[in-house]
Amino acid sequence: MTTSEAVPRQVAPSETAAPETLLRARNLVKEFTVSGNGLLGRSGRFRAVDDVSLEVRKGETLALVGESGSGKSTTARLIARLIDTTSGTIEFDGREVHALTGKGLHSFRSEVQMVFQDPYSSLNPKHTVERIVTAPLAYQRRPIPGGARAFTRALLDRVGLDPDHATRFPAQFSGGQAQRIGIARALAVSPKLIIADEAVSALDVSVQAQVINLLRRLQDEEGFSYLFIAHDLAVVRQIATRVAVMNGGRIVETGDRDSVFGAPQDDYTKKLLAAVPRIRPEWDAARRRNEQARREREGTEL
Ligand SMILES: Nc1ncnc2c1ncn2[C@@H]1O[C@H](COP(=O)(O)OP(=O)(O)OP(=O)(O)O)[C@@H](O)[C@H]1O
Repeated sequence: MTTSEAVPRQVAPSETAAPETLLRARNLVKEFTVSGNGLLGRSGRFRAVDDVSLEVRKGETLALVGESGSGKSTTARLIARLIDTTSGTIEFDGREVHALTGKGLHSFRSEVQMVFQDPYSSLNPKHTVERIVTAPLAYQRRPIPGGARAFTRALLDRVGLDPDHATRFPAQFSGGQAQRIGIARALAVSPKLIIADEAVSALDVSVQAQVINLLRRLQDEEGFSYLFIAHDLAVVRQIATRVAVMNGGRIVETGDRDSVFGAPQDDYTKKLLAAVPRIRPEWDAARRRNEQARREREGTEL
């Protein structure tokens, strides 16, 4: 018997282990103070995110679904540290995100990128595409590999846009093309997680399918993870690895895509799956009102 026969075969961790966790949020709570004119017409604390725990694994797409106002965007904004938690913890690639400050927070910001619903309001209309897509590197004070023009051309090519359009402005692009610019900007710093907050919701169905294909291809190439927020379950079905369902600030069900769609356990999930075609227009209207209110409250460009 040779030595190699005597020793049991070593199984590489990647052959057996479940995918590693990239992000783990535990018991997240976010309360907002609302004025007398605000929600419910009275002052007080409003709990938009209520004890949310979730995990995003390396290389996967976790879809966060739920109707308008269920707390999806607030959860995303907590995870990206755009707003602070009321309580709870967020661990990202071995670091406690909620505790990051200074350089640590600065570097975290390049590892998590966001793509928003409305490409036109999330891209500065006065900046060229080149300035927009290199902005995350400028923010990080990182050199631009190969120079800004060559770097931009290569990125545009990767997202299916004409490299010669680096000097154009956002208004010169269609909605789908503008969203590709937002995706190129996110890619510029090679993030580990991209949070896509209703990133294809504003697009026509055929354009939506193209952008979803692009998102999937880029993930295959780069291996990053998505936290994919969407109210449209048909879209979620095309892209999700796992699904978390939110209702009233809480996660009511989490599971693999096929089990959540095929055999939902929670009553709310069942209703959500059954009701989609009927209530989608109402959701769209509610979502627009919600987004508008958030912008007015925060005076942001999001
Ligand atoms: N800054 C804020 N101040 C007060 N209330 C807020 C604030 N941001 C969000 N909310 C409220 O928190 C709740 C959850 O909002 P959120 O935007 O997270 O929901 P959502 O599921 O993402 O919905 P949508 O799809 O419409 O964006 C809503 O009732 C919203 O009005």
